[in-house]
Amino acid sequence: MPAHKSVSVIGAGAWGTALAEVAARAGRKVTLYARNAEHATQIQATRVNPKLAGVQLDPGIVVTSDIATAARADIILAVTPAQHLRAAVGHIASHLKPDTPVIACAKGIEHGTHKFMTEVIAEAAPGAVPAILSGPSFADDVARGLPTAVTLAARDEALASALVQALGSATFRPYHTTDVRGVEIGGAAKNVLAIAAGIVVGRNLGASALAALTTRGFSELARLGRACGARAETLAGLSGLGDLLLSCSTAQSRNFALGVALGRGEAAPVGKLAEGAFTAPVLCELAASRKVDMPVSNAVAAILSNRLTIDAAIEGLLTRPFKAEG
Ligand SMILES: NC(=O)C1=CN([C@@H]2O[C@H](COP(=O)(O)OP(=O)(O)OC[C@H]3O[C@@H](n4cnc5c(N)ncnc54)[C@H](OP(=O)(O)O)[C@@H]3O)[C@@H](O)[C@H]2O)C=CC1
Ligand SMILES: O=C(CO)COP(=O)(O)O
Repeated sequence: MPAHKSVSVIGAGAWGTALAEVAARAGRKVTLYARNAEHATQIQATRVNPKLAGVQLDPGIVVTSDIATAARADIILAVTPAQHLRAAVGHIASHLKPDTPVIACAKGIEHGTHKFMTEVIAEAAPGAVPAILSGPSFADDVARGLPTAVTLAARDEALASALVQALGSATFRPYHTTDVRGVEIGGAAKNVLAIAAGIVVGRNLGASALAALTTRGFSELARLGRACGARAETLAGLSGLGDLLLSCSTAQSRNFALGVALGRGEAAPVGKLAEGAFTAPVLCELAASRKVDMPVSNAVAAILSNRLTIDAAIEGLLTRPFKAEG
């Protein structure tokens, strides 16, 4: 396994900036790529990214808008919104060294193609080795050095383990696995379910309803996971159940906050990326194509596309036929 001395982060948003800090803390030489040259110059000079206010960048992190410079790293972290991943990875692909690990840190499924994040990387950068990092971790918590644990998956176990060694530290603990599909399904589905959880809270349906929604949400996440070949222990691990619990429990989650606003009949928060809103329709299409029942996710997709009112969606879920738990 080659030494992983340097890391480049593609996408200078909240999560990309937090992960640049993670890599710097782990002792890597870090480059943070911002596609906008003015933003790159500003962050490089001020050491603060307005997308992650209050966090002072590690002095060793170099911020650039030069893609060829960013590509000269031993590990690439791809940290754009899921629907932008193909363009971002395609942009860097021709500059990469052969077999460079490209770790997807976005949570979602591509519109139109129904492709998962590592599949998008494999197509956009055929010479790279795709991997995925996902789990319960808010950018702000991670950047502040609060303790966090996530899952990092690559098909080759030795590579997954080496990537964990390269990025892990006392406060950021990745666990490795080869169950790539399990990790990417958990991260994508939990955002949709977090919107539903937020709606429950915004509508004042009570703590019991929130626990029921979260549990039944996990049930459908796991059903889809199993249908796509994911392992049960991954679905019940950090990137599945762990992230679902986090995102369904606090308005620190942008997806949950969107749900709360919808539940209260208020406008969606402005300028906050809620991936679940983009993932909902494609998750439901994927589930339908696999004949997997996902009633909560279907309700979220229908509410977001104005096909169903919130009250009608709640009534529809509560009047489904009684059945065995599973
Ligand atoms: N924030 C969090 O706590 C966590 C987020 N994630 C996931 O990480 C992903 C990104 O989220 P987050 O960082 O919060 O989002 P932000 O909205 O904070 O930032 C997204 C960044 O991606 C950049 N970007 C978009 N397209 C491209 C491109 N083609 N090339 C390079 N850069 C691009 C944007 O650049 P520009 O400013 O120029 O538009 C922006 O800086 C999402 O999938 C999210 O679910 C995962 C775990 C935690
Ligand atoms: O993925 C996250 C936490 O694990 C971030 O959640 P939000 O995107 O909902 O803020």
